[in-house]
Amino acid sequence: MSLPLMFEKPLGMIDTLPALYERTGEVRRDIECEVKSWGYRPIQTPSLEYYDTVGEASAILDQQLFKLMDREGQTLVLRPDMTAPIARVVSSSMQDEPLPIRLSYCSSLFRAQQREGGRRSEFEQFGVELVGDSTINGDAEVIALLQSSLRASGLSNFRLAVGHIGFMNALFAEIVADEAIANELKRYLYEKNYVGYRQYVERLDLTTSDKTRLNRVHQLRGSIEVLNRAKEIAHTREAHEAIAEIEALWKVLETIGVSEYMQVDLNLVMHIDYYTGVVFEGYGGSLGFPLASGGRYDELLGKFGRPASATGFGIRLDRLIEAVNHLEGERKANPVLVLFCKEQQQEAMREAHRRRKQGEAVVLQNIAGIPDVDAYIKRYSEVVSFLDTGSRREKEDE
Ligand SMILES: N[C@@H](Cc1c[nH]c[nH+]1)C(=O)O
Repeated sequence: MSLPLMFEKPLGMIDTLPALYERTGEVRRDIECEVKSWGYRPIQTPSLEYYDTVGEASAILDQQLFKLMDREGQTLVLRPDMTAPIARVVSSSMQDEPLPIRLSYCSSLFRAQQREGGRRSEFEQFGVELVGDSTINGDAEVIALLQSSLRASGLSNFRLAVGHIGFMNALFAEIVADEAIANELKRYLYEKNYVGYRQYVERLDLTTSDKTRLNRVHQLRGSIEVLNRAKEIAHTREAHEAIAEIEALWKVLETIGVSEYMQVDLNLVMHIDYYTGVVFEGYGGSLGFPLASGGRYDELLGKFGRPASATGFGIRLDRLIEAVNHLEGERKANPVLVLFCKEQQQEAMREAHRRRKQGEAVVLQNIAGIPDVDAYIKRYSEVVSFLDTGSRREKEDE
């Protein structure tokens, strides 16, 4: 049944009803608290940015941008990402702060969807950026922080996959040496369309052994041992440097005790193309798509005039909540209902106040304002009534 026009919303826009809104707030606060304890300071930036600066730097497909025009005729975009706005701030208002700088955010992002299919065009992302630390400990820190943030949100069943943009780039440059073809191969990997990838490889004008090497990238997923296979497939210095970085990262993750949730995935290709090094994705529960992703982007800050290495992650709160709820069901009890008639308003207010002070959520409602009492009270965990009419009380007092 199609809805009348007045109830329709633009593609990918959704309403958040009270239960989900409340749950999102709880998860957001749990993660905020965790991230703050690691020394990350929260920051907010505007929803609108210039297309020519932040819009471009966000490195997202042009057709995914929501564009509009300001009064001077400048093209603006609704921010599709927070990493580029933060690079702008670190290079301008915070330019005198010494590096490394640790920042966090929780913001709505906007990415236009081309077709129906339940994909959101606006979603809330919680993220961190560690700017100015080029060491492998920087990569390890954000991965460890992603893990502890997911755990703080109540998600216990998750896995993180780590790859390296430099490895795939080096492998494709070595074998196909054609940027358009390399981009097409990356697109298949990004979409996780492995059948399409194989069919595309089959059609390429390459030797059988090179086709086999391209197809073997699917074997580069699993425990740290897959790095040995990767060394056999790719032969250039760049590829081997990328592998060495993952090995070094793994050692640090083992030392700090967070490697148990990790997996290597050298097929990882991101849809944002500012990444330059270690990249990762987080999966949780039975969700078929990543709920978090991030990685190193050492060239982005330079575009804003303050060259610096950087790494960070973003968690999609909507997906995280889906994963947590799947696993743990509804946690939160409904509020208590304190019902009153006008003669007992005072007593009811006192009871509501007392319970609220103890941390309970209480709805205080005059029974005369409810059209269907039986239907209404079903939503509450407990109903406390103050419905003695004055006449009855007078009788009792006699
Ligand atoms: N901005 C990235 C996540 C990220 C933060 N820092 C690095 N990467 C995204 O929206 O997917």
